[in-house]
Amino acid sequence: MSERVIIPRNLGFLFIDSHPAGCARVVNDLWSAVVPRPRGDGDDDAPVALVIGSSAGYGLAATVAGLARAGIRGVGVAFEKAPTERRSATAGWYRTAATAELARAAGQDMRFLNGDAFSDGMKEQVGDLIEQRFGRLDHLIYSVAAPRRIDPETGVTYHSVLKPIGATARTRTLAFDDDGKAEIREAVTEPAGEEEIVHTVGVMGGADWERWVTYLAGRRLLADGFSTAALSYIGSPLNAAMYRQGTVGAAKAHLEQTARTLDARLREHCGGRAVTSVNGAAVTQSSMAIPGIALYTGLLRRVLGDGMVSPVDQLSELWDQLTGVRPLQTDDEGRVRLDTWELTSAVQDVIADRWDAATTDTVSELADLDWFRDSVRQLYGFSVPGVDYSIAVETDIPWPAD
Ligand SMILES: NC(=O)c1ccc[n+]([C@@H]2O[C@H](COP(=O)([O-])OP(=O)(O)OC[C@H]3O[C@@H](n4cnc5c(N)ncnc54)[C@H](O)[C@@H]3O)[C@@H](O)[C@H]2O)c1
Repeated sequence: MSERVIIPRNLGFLFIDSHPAGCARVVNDLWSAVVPRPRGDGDDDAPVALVIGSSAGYGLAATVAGLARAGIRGVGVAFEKAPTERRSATAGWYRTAATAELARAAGQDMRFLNGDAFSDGMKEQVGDLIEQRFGRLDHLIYSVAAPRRIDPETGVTYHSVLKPIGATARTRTLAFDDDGKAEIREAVTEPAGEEEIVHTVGVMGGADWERWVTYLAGRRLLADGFSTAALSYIGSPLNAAMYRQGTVGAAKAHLEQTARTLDARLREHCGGRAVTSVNGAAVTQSSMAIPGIALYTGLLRRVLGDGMVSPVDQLSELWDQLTGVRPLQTDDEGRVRLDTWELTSAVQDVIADRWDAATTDTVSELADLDWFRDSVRQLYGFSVPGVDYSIAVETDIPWPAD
């Protein structure tokens, strides 16, 4: 037992500890926000899904929306740290425990594995679990965001970088001083070298997704009509230099190319499909590392308010398309577009004006900083409405077992 009051301590957007009760509440709230699909008589055979990156951001939204709306069972994979004597577990650990609890209460057989999805060992473990417990796989959602990947084939470690390609990028960024006051700064990022581009594609491109699908197909675990989606982002001209035109954009282009290759193979193999799902900007642990995204999302929220489509709502739509409630709708490049609400010219024109106009003095009017601050803190389970932070809580919560 290890009960204590948890005080939020942070370095910029990174928090040292996370709050178990706050993280659990976040997951409960996500689940409640999903509109369940009415189930008919023929729904006994629940779809079997694998979500890779299931503990945070879009992968968590995929897992919760999958459970609460599409009625999935299956496996979630994430890479999280256990609690220690001195530190809480990572937030994704607690969110996974809460997700497992909700799935259990709803009578859905959802297993969670903690470890490196890039390794062949994890692929074997998941393959065994699917084979023994579920017999087949209907859907795979790939939502990993990671700083490095060891290629199991070659042993090479790839490190991803967030850099522009071809020219130095200057971007406006949002930071908070020690008193929590917002400041607008400028970040200057030198362009990536060739090797850095190759490395970033090695981590965030489609190689591992393809390896998963190839491995599971090789074990004959893919059901007829199997479908898979990997998450992607296009974004706005305002963040293009650091994102879509940068190293991560090169990785996303590779991911989208991989989708086209996999799609052709799966159609042949099992009448299946592979797509990328392009989603809107969201405050997540990974997106906060991208220079300029904090300011961009704060402006987006002020302009759209509740019109900003939440990750669970986007993923509910994706599940509807993957499970055939609605036909799979792709753009000319084979991508499911769940980001259209972000990219209308009406929204982008206002954000562009505000982006240029924002100064340290005006940013709190132009951007929704309260929402932004709360969203960042909620990634770690803090500032969640309804949670009493003065109460000591158990931090030593086990990873969900069978
Ligand atoms: N955040 C956004 O604004 C946004 C928008 C559109 C698309 N996306 C895409 O969504 C995907 C997920 O990003 P996110 O922002 O939700 O990230 P996130 O940081 O919130 O979540 C990353 C997930 O990956 C898992 N993970 C990391 N390394 C792993 C490993 N080696 N093995 C197993 N699991 C691992 C983590 O445990 C976590 O569950 C990415 O492809 C990203 O480009 C994000």
